[in-house]
Amino acid sequence: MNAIETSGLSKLYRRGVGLHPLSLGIAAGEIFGFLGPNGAGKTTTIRTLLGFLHPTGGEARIFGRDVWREREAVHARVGYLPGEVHLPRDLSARELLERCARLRGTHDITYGLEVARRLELDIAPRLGTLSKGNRQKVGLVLALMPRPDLLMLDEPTDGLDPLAQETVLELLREARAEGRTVFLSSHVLSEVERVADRVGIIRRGQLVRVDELAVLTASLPQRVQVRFAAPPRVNLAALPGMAEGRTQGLDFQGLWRGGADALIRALAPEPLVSFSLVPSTLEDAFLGEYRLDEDRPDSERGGEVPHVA
Ligand SMILES: Nc1ncnc2c1ncn2[C@@H]1O[C@H](COP(=O)(O)OP(=O)(O)OP(=O)(O)O)[C@@H](O)[C@H]1O
Repeated sequence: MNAIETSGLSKLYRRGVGLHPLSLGIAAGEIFGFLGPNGAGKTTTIRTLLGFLHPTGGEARIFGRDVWREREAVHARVGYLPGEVHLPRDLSARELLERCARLRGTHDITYGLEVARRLELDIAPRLGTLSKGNRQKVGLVLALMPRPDLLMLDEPTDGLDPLAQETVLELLREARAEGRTVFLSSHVLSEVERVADRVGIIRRGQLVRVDELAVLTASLPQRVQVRFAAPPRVNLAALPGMAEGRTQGLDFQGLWRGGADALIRALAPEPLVSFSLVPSTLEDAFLGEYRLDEDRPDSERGGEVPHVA
């Protein structure tokens, strides 16, 4: 059974579409990176998936339970970090952890204390006095403490310093190693790239691409840069597989689709000063989706909604 399964799930706001029909399956034990720019629909998707917003159409199940009709049963298995963390001002983080644990029928806050220590969060001061970054850390501790089967995290590293960001990614990898599932919404490409097994790209409320991270990056061209020692005989721009080739004096750059060996063979007879072939990043994939989008007229934007098993 998938951790998350949606079928035609959609959310229409009075002022427009928040989420186009979404059909998506997320396997238990995977980290799913959910990428999109501001206003793309990430928060709408998460809130609809958790039954905080009533879907306009379709349905969603988390561990087989309907997210709207069986909200309580769903929430018992989910740790949620909202995009904006609101906390009671007069409690300390420790008191809040104790309260949340009691609500779940336990006094055990051991893991919460461990996460707080690793994030270097002081749990003694009143929450009302905390900085934005520290409030975010409290939100993370609350989401992670019960070691839920599913973590739904809306921009989890927002406002954190680089060290704490690194710790969050480590905690997510550990959750996956324990068989737990992570839905990681973000616009920070580099962090998604470092932890996600699969990535979905959302744009204007529509899921435009879903792929394994490795497939996504392997399907992209690699950047080639060559500096020749003397005017070359080979015309790199004319090689099948080369795109956007540009020559300036003895320098060449372009985008290469294909194996490195074919390119190296073509360059073998030439005297070179330097050569580099750089694999594409998720950023390239992401920006590629947007470039594609900008190239098309409005009427053609959108297209099919992929169903992913
Ligand atoms: N309560 C609401 N009523 C009407 N429209 C809304 C509401 N909430 C969000 N929207 C609209 O739905 C679209 C998606 O917004 P959403 O907050 O889900 O995007 P997001 O990807 O989470 O963005 P961000 O990264 O800025 O948080 C936006 O156009 C937004 O203006």
